[in-house]
Amino acid sequence: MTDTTTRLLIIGPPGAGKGTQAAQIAQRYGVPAISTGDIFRANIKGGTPLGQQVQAIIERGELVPDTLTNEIVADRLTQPDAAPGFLLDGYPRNVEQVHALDNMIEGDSLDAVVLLEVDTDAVVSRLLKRAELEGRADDTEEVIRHRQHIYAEQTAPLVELFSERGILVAVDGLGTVEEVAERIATGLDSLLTSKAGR
Ligand SMILES: Nc1ncnc2c1ncn2[C@@H]1O[C@H](COP(=O)(O)OP(=O)(O)O)[C@@H](O)[C@H]1O
Ligand SMILES: [Mg+2]
Repeated sequence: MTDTTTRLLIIGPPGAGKGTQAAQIAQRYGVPAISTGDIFRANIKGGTPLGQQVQAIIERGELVPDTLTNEIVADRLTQPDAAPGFLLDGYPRNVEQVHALDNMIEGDSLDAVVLLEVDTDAVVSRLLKRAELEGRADDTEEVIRHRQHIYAEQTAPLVELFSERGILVAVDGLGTVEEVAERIATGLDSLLTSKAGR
């Protein structure tokens, strides 16, 4: 039987607009958008044991330990709404997490990866604006710079790995939400169609 699931990931530096685009992609492909950052923030807000465990780490802009993050994702992916597939946002974020995801899933763990490319200086001002609107504790300039540093060191290397797997769709993240969404849809459709033909 052919695999009819759609497993997607959106990746890119902090402030690239992943969350905004994730919602649109998820709707288009009929899969849930799963954001580890959103899961952690909801737990912090709700004062759960997990929230208490990760709050200080997130406020410093550090990564939550892999074992904990992997467990959260593995659990989330067994929920019934993820049966047709998923769009991950914020996970995997390093090589260790890629291996963990590969082990969670039978067959190809990801069908396509959208890389949202933006200029990091441009996104700092975006994030500072968001901080005024949403008041995220990790959106101070110092923490933003630290998160970008971690992205460059730990997450950016994944791009080559996904490119080697032939599943990377690189998209210019500059423009209106609609313009970027259109580019993503075009790129994803063509990759997924060419894969389906194989
Ligand atoms: N996969 C992950 N591994 C470890 N920590 C994570 C992961 N996803 C989110 N976090 C924690 O949550 C914070 C916010 O994540 P996220 O909302 O994805 O940020 P952004 O979208 O701004 O890049 C991260 O800085 C990190 O502390
Ligand atoms: Mg986000």
